[in-house]
Amino acid sequence: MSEPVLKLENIGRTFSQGQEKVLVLENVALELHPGEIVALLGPSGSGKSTLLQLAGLLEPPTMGSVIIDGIDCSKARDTKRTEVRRDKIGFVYQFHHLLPEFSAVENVMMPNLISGVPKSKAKSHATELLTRMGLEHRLSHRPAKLSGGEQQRVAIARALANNPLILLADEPTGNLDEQTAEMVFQYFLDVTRDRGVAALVATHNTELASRMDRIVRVHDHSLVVD
Ligand SMILES: Nc1ncnc2c1ncn2[C@@H]1O[C@H](COP(=O)(O)OP(=O)(O)OP(=O)(O)O)[C@@H](O)[C@H]1O
Repeated sequence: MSEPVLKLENIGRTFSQGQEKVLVLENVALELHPGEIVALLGPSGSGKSTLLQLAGLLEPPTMGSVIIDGIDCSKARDTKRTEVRRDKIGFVYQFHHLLPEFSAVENVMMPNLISGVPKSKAKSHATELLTRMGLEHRLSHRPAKLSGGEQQRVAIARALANNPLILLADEPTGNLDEQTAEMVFQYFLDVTRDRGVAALVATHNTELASRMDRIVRVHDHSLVVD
């Protein structure tokens, strides 16, 4: 079997609340292989978002190791963690977080421009991604002129701009009505499968979860496999 693109080795996270320590995650182990799409389920407050933040190197675990594409990021310097995050990980959230003063294509170009890709190349790449998301007629629209489903599809295209190995998605369709959520989720599945990107998707929607390759659940601070 291929090497995992993401490996969580017994990671845990506690938060300090005044004098108290609040345990959220403990001994979480997970391997995500190239192209694998995994649903992350668990009740509200169980730690799904916290787990995605640890996996995405947005905060360090209080124990254990996060290994991305063979690199042990727990022991890496901040600059290395930032580089791994930029080059290997894409994020999609429940709310799109697009930059309001920029058009759809400019939003999707942004990660490439920050990485030093020439403007013309970034533009053609962003156009290709938005076209793949069914948005070729919305390239120059600003976020406020797009529907909720279109905004989320732009956010997915932006998350793919740097050709990540891993997509981390936190309730990517949680803010959409059922029909729009279905359409956006199908785009999400198709584009991640096309590109062989591995994805870990936190969701409360068991129907969407059942269409992913497998399901893991946060239970009692740890992960159980369905
Ligand atoms: N920075 C923080 N400081 C203190 N506690 C925190 C912090 N971040 C998260 N928590 C706590 O960690 C627990 C897990 O939160 P998290 O947002 O990861 O849950 P979740 O499963 O994503 O919930 P939901 O499905 O409602 O989004 C919660 O009890 C939350 O209050």
